[in-house]
Amino acid sequence: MLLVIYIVNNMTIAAAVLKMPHIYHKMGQLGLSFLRSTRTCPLHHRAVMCSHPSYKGTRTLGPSCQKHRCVSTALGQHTQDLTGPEQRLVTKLYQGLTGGQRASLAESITLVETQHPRKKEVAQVLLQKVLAYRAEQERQNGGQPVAFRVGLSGPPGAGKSSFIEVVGKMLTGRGHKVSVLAVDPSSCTTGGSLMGDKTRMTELSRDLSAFIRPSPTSGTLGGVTRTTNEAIVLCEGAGYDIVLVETVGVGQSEFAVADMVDMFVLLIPPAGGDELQGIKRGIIERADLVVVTKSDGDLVVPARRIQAEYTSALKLLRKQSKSWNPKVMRASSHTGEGIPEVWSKMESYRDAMLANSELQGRRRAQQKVWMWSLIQENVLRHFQNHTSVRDSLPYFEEQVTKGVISPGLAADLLLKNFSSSFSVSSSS
Ligand SMILES: Nc1nc2c(ncn2[C@@H]2O[C@H](COP(=O)(O)OP(=O)(O)OP(=O)(O)O)[C@@H](O)[C@H]2O)c(=O)[nH]1
Repeated sequence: MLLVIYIVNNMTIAAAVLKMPHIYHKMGQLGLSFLRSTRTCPLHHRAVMCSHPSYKGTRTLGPSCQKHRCVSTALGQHTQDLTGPEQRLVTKLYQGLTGGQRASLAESITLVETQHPRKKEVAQVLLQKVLAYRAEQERQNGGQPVAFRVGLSGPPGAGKSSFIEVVGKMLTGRGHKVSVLAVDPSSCTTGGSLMGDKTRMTELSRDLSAFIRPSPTSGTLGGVTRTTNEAIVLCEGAGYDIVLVETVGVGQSEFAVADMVDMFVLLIPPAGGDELQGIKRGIIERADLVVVTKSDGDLVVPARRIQAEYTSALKLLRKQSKSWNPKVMRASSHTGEGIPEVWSKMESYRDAMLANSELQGRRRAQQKVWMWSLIQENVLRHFQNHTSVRDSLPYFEEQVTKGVISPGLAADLLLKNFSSSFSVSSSS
């Protein structure tokens, strides 16, 4: 259902694309199968129904809205496209997942992580069903989200896993179901792990009310964030009311995580100078809460100092929300001191953001970011693999590194080759 909304909300783009049959055809090849399946809309017998003049600018969904019907029809067709065994797999996973079975949740996440084009389509059908199920739950919940998504980031060794373990145990003890998803940027490039190959959160991983999923060990950051977004939906469908998304403060993964959660928490160790140099100013701006970790024993004094420094620094930053001023707190996962207070601050944040619908607004904006990251990932992959580009890429890269041609000119030429291949195929 939500995907329907993303697509319909971005009808200007969809319409622009669908108006051009050759681009549309290429997008079908890109694996954007939800677009491909709109081609046989029984109402209009073609994909361009979204550009119908009477629907221009229409944003409301309902039985009289043709765009809605067409997209729904497309999704229905998508389901019908599955073979018998594929449909049985989707049904089995959906029933197991919504019944709260961890094995079904794990298998469903594996399915959305797949690189296999056909399995990807099967995964999208499952995801649609889970989205519809979750939308119904939200409707029954008075239109409010059924789960709270929290992103946690911090430099390596900041104490993230110890913190999540203690907070997670406290929450399951209070009757919550907690899932922990990881986005590890190093897994994308090296297949290794910045978050440590050691077994993390040993106690929480034995807790039947918790579900821990490490980062996929391959793929691009874009791919990993897409599957994490989808894994969040699956976890929520499986009844996990608290979803923690952990990442390490390296590269762009923190920003990606900040774009997929309701609240973004930065964990900072009580270290000074160089150790804190790696923390990007940009990410501090995104933090709704900063927690100074390891505030125990000899580390209490430096932890207090860091708390004071960050409190002053945050005052200088641009305000992100009308209803919330970011806070800086101290906690120790070893002694447990400050942990309940940190959680209660997180709850205050959620309540404040829900009260004036800011949280729902943030989620809506994130859907658009998610859609665009999907488009970027697919289009870039298609560009790189296209025959008109693939063969000449090494040559252009070499010329650019040698300084023979400028990066701008190389990009222009490659893009020109790429787009001229569309005109050739459309005119033929
Ligand atoms: N004194 C003290 N040490 C802590 C605390 N929390 C974590 N540590 C220690 O800090 C080190 C790193 O903790 P982790 O929880 O593994 O940190 P992390 O950020 O998950 O680290 P990576 O997995 O490498 O990203 C370990 O040696 C912990 O024992 C705490 O509250 N107090």
